[in-house]
Amino acid sequence: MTTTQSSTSGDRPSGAAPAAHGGGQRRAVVIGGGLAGTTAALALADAGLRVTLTEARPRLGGLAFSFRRGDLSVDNGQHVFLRCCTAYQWFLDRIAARDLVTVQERLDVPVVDADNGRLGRIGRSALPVPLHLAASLARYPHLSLRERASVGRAALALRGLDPADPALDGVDFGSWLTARGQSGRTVEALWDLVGVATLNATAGDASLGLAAMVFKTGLLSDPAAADIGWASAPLGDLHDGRARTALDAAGVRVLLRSRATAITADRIAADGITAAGGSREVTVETGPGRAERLPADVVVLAVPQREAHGLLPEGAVEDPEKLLRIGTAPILNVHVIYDRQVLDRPFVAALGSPVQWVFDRTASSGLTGGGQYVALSQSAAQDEIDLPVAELRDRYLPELERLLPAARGAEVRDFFVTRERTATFAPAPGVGALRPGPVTRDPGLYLAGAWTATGWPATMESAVRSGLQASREALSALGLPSDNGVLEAA
Ligand SMILES: Cc1cc2nc3c(=O)[nH]c(=O)nc-3n(C[C@H](O)[C@H](O)[C@H](O)COP(=O)(O)OP(=O)(O)OC[C@H]3O[C@@H](n4cnc5c(N)ncnc54)[C@H](O)[C@@H]3O)c2cc1C
Repeated sequence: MTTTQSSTSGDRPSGAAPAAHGGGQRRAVVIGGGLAGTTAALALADAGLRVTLTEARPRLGGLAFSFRRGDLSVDNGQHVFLRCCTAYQWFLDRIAARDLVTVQERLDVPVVDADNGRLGRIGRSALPVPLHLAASLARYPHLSLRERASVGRAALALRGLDPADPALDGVDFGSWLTARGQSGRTVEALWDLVGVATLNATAGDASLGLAAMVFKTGLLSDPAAADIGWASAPLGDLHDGRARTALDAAGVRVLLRSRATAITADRIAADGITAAGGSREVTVETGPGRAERLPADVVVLAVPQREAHGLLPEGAVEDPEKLLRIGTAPILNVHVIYDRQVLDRPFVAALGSPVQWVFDRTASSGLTGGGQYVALSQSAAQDEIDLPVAELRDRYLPELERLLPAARGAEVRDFFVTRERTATFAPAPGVGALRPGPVTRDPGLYLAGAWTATGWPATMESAVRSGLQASREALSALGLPSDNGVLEAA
């Protein structure tokens, strides 16, 4: 292996950044070009550091990406966000990508019961919380009167919970709902309808702390909090294309196809921890037989938990094995191209069917010629993630015909699936105690990633928050302000 020594090459005018020990700009290396790493790289560059972002794959965006299939741009999975996802929306602004997303003016989720074809809606009015949901709940046809009343009582009880209370982390949401009088049908038709999509677990498999966080923030904080947003262009146009442009403009050196293989520190104290002021070096494989060693005052490790465990220098976190105890959960996406329009709204959620949520991806994928492209987003898909395509086709096409009458008799032009086996960390009871914060015992090394301790489930919001948290800690240790204000505002 050839090893070349190189330094970063940001193109800020000299003097724009604070001086490092021994003169010159402070150097940061961010490992991982998902939303967490991209956020950290931007925040550090904005504060005047010379930043190199190194990403193993040939593109940025991490788990929220697109690929080409013939003439189509396909997202690996439907990604939605809520209006309360303030950090992700800050990120969209920072990469100048607001024009590539759509946000509903008012929460409106159509819910079809496949068993009887009945359409209900979860929506909101302009009334203050919690009355904003009252009218929609009162009319929700998929629950009995008694069940609807019980939902109101459980929502009020949820409102009184503190999601950050460690005692909630060990309790499962399903048992809590049962103890609050929620029937199996109520859980299926309401709590899991929202919870499975946001937590990537059914109520029985989810930590009450995370569930309380999602429902309190999304449904019980502000009337507009749960308005739904989604990309109206391929995810890659946002998280790779626009992000690259923003990083270039900020002077960040981006290394793609460049896997970090080691982090070393030059001043290791007797207890194995890098002494303050010591510099670090990140070794990156930039191609077959080629590597670079990147010196850094600050390293942000923004890779999934298993990879982070493999890269963390010894002693950098107290109990690194905890990272390996954070489980993962899969998401399956089923993509169907019909020869005609079968869905007459941007999305629909389903009950009484294995189908969970169906999204219209026609315009964003670039499909032309009068057909329609729908994508089924199947969260907590442990039982299906490894099924053969033919089996999934036999399962889902008839279900779509049950749900969407216009699909009956329509020709299927293409059918394919995307499988993300480790789409998110599993939000299981107890996971909160395993998620580390951004600070390690090495004062120049920080952790980021949707799986770190942000209080949020594994979402784009959590990823961006983690990148902001890590960069804020790094800047504060250098005596520099971090002035984006997003974390404080939320
Ligand atoms: C199918 C699917 C659907 C989803 N739906 C939603 C949704 O609707 N709403 C929502 O908010 N969230 C959703 N998510 C979750 C969301 O995509 C993630 O939480 C978020 O993108 C994670 O970002 P991250 O930066 O923390 O991690 P990642 O995206 O995993 O980024 C880590 C990056 O590090 C790189 N890397 C790893 N090792 C190295 C190394 N040694 N050197 C250099 N680079 C390395 C990886 O290649 C990767 O690019 C979904 C995820 C999936 C998979």
